[in-house]
Amino acid sequence: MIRVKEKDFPSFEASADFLAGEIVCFLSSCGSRKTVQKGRLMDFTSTVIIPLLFGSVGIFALFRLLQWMRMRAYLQEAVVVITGATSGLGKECAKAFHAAGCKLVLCGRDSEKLQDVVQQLSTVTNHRKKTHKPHTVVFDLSDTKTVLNAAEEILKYLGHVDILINNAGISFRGTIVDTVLDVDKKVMETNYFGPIALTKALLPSMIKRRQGHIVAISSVQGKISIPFRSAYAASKHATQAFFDCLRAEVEQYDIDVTVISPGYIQTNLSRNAVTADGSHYGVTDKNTMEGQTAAEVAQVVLNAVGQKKKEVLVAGLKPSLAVYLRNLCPRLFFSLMADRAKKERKAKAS
Ligand SMILES: NC(=O)C1=CN([C@@H]2O[C@H](COP(=O)(O)OP(=O)(O)OC[C@H]3O[C@@H](n4cnc5c(N)ncnc54)[C@H](OP(=O)(O)O)[C@@H]3O)[C@@H](O)[C@H]2O)C=CC1
Ligand SMILES: CCCCCCCCCCCCCCCC(=O)OCC(=O)COP(=O)(O)O
Repeated sequence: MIRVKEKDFPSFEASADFLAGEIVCFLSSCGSRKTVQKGRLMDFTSTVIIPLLFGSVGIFALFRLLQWMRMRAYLQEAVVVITGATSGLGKECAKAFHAAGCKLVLCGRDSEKLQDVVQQLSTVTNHRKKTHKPHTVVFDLSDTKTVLNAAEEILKYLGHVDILINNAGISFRGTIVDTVLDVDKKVMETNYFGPIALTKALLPSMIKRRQGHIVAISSVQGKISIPFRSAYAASKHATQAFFDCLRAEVEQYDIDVTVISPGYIQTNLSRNAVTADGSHYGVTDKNTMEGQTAAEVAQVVLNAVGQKKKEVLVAGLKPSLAVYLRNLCPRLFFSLMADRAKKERKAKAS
């Protein structure tokens, strides 16, 4: 029989003391390990992370500065043709590119309105930049012959074009069933055939110089189609397609192509829109009034050109989401557009 003596077992107090000692020992070793780790982390932060962070910010700032300087150099003295320069986005582009030191050729249908813009630009003084008095060329984009003559005139007087901004355009309001074909043609002539005729007329000289930049002011409606805008949306989809093809074809000649797709802008576009029978709509829509300012969008155009961007969508959340929805979930998009058509019809009827 094995006899267990009482002293073989430590007393409760002794065990507790021992345990407490072990815990203190463990905690203090943990504490000192933590202190060491903390020290190492601080060393790592001060010797690696902070210099890396400052270095990256510095490199980024330098990169942006170089980009900005390159953009300024690119725009200074550049010959820039802007169509639709009498109003809205075109007029604001004229102000932005004039301030950047470009030699402008302002185009429009109305000579007096063009002279007004020239007059307004002449009152802008920029002490840090040499600015130039713009030239003006009067022609109607829906008349191909006048477009070709205008291109000839521009090349004759200025020798070459560095940047062509195809901005002019008209919009449309109406149901497809009621719209006479001449109205569809008028919108296509102004928004599509006119700009591509001008582009084609100036392109050979750009190819010869292996230098040039062509900008198309399209629209969100070049990517999505909304009810009662058939002719307009079709003309902008055609614009998007044409200039995407052009971009691919002229890259080998170092010619850049930028497509800008704005959402609503506070301009006269809605007021000047044509309707199903060809008459003027004459109303500034709520969406237009609540849009971006033309000056804001003109700055986006200037930066996009300066940075030689290939395309820019400049729109609010809803139109931007609508573009993604159209591509990712077309059935839902189509059903939303059908609802929109019903609602608009109802609102018009009441
Ligand atoms: N406003 C908006 O919500 C949006 C506009 N856009 C696009 O922006 C561009 C500029 O339009 P915006 O400034 O808004 O509208 P505006 O109506 O204010 O300006 C249109 C310009 O186009 C010119 N134009 C119209 N028809 C012709 C023609 N047949 N030949 C020559 N020039 C012509 C007008 O000149 P004239 O003085 O002779 O009439 C005017 O200078 C358009 O391409 C438009 O589709 C894109 C998205 C949204
Ligand atoms: C998951 C949530 C998705 C939410 C998507 C909602 C879709 C709502 C539809 C929005 C339609 C936006 C249309 C924008 C049109 C536009 O910006 O056009 C610009 C123009 O060219 C204006 O010309 P207009 O003559 O039409 O004034």
